[in-house]
Amino acid sequence: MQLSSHDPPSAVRSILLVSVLLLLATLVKLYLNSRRPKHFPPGPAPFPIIGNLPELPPTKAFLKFHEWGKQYGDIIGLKFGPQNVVILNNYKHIKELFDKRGAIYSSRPESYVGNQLVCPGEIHVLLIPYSPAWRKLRKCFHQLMTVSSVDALLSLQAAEATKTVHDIINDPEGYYNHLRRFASGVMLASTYGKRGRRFEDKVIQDLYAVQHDFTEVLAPGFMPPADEFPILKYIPEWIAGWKRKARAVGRAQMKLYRSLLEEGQERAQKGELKDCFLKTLIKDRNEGKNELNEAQLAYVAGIFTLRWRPVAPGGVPHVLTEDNVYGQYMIPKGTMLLANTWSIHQDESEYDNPSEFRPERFLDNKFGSIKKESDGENERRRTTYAFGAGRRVCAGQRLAENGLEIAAAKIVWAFDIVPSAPIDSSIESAYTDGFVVVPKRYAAKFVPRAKERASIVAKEAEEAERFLSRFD
Ligand code: HEM
Repeated sequence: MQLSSHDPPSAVRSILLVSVLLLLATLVKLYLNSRRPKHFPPGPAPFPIIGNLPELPPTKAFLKFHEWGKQYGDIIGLKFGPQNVVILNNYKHIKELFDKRGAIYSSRPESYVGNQLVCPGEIHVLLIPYSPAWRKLRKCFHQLMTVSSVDALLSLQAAEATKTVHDIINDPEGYYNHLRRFASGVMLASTYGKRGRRFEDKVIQDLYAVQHDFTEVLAPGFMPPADEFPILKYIPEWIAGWKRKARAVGRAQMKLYRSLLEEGQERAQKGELKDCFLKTLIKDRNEGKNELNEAQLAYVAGIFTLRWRPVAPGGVPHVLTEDNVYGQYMIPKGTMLLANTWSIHQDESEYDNPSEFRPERFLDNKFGSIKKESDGENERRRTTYAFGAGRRVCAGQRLAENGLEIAAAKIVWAFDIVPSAPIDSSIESAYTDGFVVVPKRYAAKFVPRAKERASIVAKEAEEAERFLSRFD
């Protein structure tokens, strides 16, 4: 056959043909990978290639998982593109999988955004897969946060809580920021031996800014799905603004933690650093007890502040490292599992009227559940799943619980908290979006319960100030 002058030369035709075949092969592979595996837990039918991704809301996906739970049961199988995902909406599954089979249910997703762009170099204990690097970081947390070293912070937490109550008495309108300062104040003093006196202080503002950006870029759906569709990783950075944003967030965070670390190191050299986690970290490193590099050291110290936040209702993903049979289901290696704390804590078969705020339910039953505390099924049950479970369970749980208890006790003792307008308490509208969900400012008045209580607080605040001045 004669080639016309318009026909492309054969080399070009071959390249075109190969490209078309490659594209087809990729599409077929993506299509096959987006199908549900055999014996996978029940769930909505996935779309070809993209799976269930289009059905996910841009924020608060845990609410959608809760809704699906009513339709499909308390273990749901989903497809995020080629990624297998299992949602656990009942504590029994968490107990069986995360707690009892922790050796294989404790990894994390590879997370291109988290582990390559924001925190490269295996520095973030929360994000990195189950590995020797994770073990090293986790061991360091355990060495630092023994029961006795955490409980030694009770007086600091009490002093900061008293200061917070006193600040609210003097400036009731500013209650929201006084409460937010409390957490940062405790963490700055206990970690860096440094004072965080006012919410407006630069260091507290910087901490809130980096935490906000960090949780934003890690919230599911905020960034393009580069783990599910790796081709996105190859888009050059000058075109992909999302990559530049993620790197900038990581740089800002590291800059802040490094500056706090360097400032602490300087004070340590001059012998002026008060007892704090950083002092222990530096001492342990000098004595060869921890092998963290400088970046890891800055980050470990930083995490003490980073994680001081209310509940992550959607959970933090765990990844399964080998195929596993669970009851009638087969969960393939590489599956990402989410302990959906929201559903676990809203389970009507476990709690009487779960949506009601009724602390009394915990008075004679530490689980607050309908079942008796001594019920055989409660064995190895956790009192809360807000801190996750298994080998990746929150390393700061005791510290966080101590602080919450002290602050709540002092606030409830000092104030009647009364609505100044109807209070919206709906999870959809009254709480922030993102991977960490906190209440927005609400219409409440903090009214001192009695004059005498206000004067007791004023007196205690003087003592608290004397105690806290060591961190000035
Ligand atoms: C109310 C406050 C807090 C809540 C609700 C919370 C919640 C969580 C959750 C849900 C996880 C993931 C658990 C899992 O994967 O199963 C986690 C991990 C972690 N938390 Fe917290 N946390 C809080 C405070 C803290 C504090 C104060 C610290 C440090 C002082 C801390 C340090 C960590 C660390 C290091 C991890 C990573 C564990 C790992 O992946 O090995 N957290 N936290």
